[in-house]
Amino acid sequence: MAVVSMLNVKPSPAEAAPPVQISLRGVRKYFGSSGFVAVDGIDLDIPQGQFFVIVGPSGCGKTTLLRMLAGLESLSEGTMKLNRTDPSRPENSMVFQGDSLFPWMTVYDNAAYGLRMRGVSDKDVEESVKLWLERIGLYRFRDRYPSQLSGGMRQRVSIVRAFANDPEILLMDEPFSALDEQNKMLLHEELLRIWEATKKTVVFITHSVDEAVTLGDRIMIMTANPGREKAIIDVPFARPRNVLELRHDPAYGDLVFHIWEQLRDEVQRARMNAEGGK
Ligand SMILES: Nc1ncnc2c1ncn2[C@@H]1O[C@H](COP(=O)(O)OP(=O)(O)OP(=O)(O)O)[C@@H](O)[C@H]1O
Repeated sequence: MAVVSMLNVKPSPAEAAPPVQISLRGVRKYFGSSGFVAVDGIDLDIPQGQFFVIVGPSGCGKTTLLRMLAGLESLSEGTMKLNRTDPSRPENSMVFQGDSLFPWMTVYDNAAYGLRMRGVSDKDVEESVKLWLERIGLYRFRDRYPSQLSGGMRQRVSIVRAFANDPEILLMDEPFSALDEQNKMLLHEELLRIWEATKKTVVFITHSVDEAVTLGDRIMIMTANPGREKAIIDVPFARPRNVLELRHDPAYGDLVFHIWEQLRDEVQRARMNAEGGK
């Protein structure tokens, strides 16, 4: 399929049915007394159940945007609406880059943490944590401590913790960036598999165009600072996805190339900003 026709794929009205879960209008973020603009006027609707990926150069405001979605950072301007479908569930859970597990807790206790914090009964905690640890192949490691696990296993526990908490929205900030290529690929497969089982709304940040195309339904490319929307791209590949087969598809390479072409200018601009000062 030619890249141009591929990128112009429009969802049919039936496919466009899911309600909007996250709606941003004119979202801006300034920092400090100088009013440094980190995020500049983002308008965005993310439907319920969509795997939405944000790619952009270093310092373009990706994490700031995610932190605003998580309620960890206020908006300087604009509006953000998160449409809840089930107020009994947590609004969001975050998975961060690198280690975010409690080192003094076992795998099981780390995975159970969110559920226990919101007062879920021991029986339901046990049921959920067991299910999720089994799904990701870590149940037999439930009594180990993070220091007794590899980096890839620790990230899998972080993912289990987020899914077990059953949030409406999953916010993921470069969760695999510290991992080697082989582990990354396995984690992509595992994340796709467990995401398919829940179809949660995900906002996922990455520097990697490959990762964005492998995982995402829709990708927002951001400009170098100040962070604005440069393009939004629909990823046309069917689900469930097989990571290896997908990467063999020539259309995959075409799409990666198309996105990288747009991103390259921004990465260069970010580099010039960093080298020359702003
Ligand atoms: N609390 C803060 N105070 C001042 N400036 C900040 C603060 N948080 C972020 N910034 C600045 O805002 C800009 C965007 O930062 P942010 O971390 O959101 O970028 P990013 O795209 O996630 O970067 P990276 O990809 O390198 O993680 C950067 O220039 C950063 O230095």
